[in-house]
Amino acid sequence: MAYEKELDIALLAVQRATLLTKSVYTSHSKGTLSKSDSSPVTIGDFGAQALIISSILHAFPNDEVVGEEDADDLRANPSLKELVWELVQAAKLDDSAAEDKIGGPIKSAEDMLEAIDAGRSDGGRKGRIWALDPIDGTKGFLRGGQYAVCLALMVDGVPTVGVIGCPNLPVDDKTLLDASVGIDADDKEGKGVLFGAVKGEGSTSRPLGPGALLDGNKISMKPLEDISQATFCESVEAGHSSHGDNAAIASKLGITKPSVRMDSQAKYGSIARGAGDLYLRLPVSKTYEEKIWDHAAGVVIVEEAGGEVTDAWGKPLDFGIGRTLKENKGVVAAPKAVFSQVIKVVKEVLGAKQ
Ligand SMILES: Nc1ncnc2c1ncn2[C@@H]1O[C@H](COP(=O)(O)O)[C@@H](OP(=O)(O)O)[C@H]1O
Ligand SMILES: [Mg+2]
Repeated sequence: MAYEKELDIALLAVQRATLLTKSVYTSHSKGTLSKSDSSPVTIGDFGAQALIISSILHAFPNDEVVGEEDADDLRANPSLKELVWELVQAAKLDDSAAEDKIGGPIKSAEDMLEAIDAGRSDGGRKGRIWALDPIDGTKGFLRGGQYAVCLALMVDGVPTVGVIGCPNLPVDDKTLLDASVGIDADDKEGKGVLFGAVKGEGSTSRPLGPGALLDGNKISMKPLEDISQATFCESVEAGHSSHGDNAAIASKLGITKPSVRMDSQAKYGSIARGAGDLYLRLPVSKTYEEKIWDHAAGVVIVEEAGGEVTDAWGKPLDFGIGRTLKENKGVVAAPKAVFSQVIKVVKEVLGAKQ
């Protein structure tokens, strides 16, 4: 299989980092730093970024990484650095052979800072570049809802390997989405899933617990005979995706089921396994540029499960121009068979606002 080693390393790295984020949630009052409200950051973001980048660079020392965070805050604040360092040292996989595959523990606090800062790549069209969101859906993480640890390898600007760890999604691929999935993460029974995909090789899911390298279950989008029966997902945050436009699109498609709101790329994973059908992310701000780490992994997983993903105007997402998708506005993901039907209506709704 192509990119087998990349997928294995990404699965283990994301698994280990997701365990760290769970420990932050339960034992550190969620670890929030008082940064801006629109883009909160937690100690879990730094710890997860350090672990994942050190895993990637251990296995593939010549690759680049575009990571959401940098270590400036930790360098400026020694007690914060110490807190993250304790977390990072405590995060271990049960399986020592698996731990060795991703380079074992990080050796020192300075190495941890360097790993975090190795995520400063500007991205680009050439070569192997990983896109990393250590905690995607930070607001979901803080409210006890959905969040995800997301990692993708882009080859010459094309997302090629994608892995998403979703500690609060049901393990079972057959559990259909309902409105509670975005908010009810208190009951951790039967939750935690790790999605993976390689371009041309299909998408899989497996429990987030031990055994990340098991083959996984093949997942695919649900065949939708009648678009009016679709379940569509959108952000919880109305500032990230226009709930009004999304509702207008759903109504024009004849959809009567209420949307399922959840944070993070758990939306991509959920539609890829057929738990829901569509993901609508209609832009709110005219100037906001979507970040590559918020989409790269989800795009491979949905495409390989039989879906199509473009921006809201039907333009292919261009991951090769830097850290953002600056040539695109919004995101629409749907099963291939109904994609043109959906995008036509999205364009009508957007066009009416011009
Ligand atoms: N105005 C905006 N429009 C669209 N996305 C935004 C936004 N402001 C922040 N975001 C991004 O939305 C992501 C969460 O997406 P969702 O709403 O699907 O959960 C955030 O990721 P982080 O939580 O990693 O910061 C952030 O990068
Ligand atoms: Mg994000």
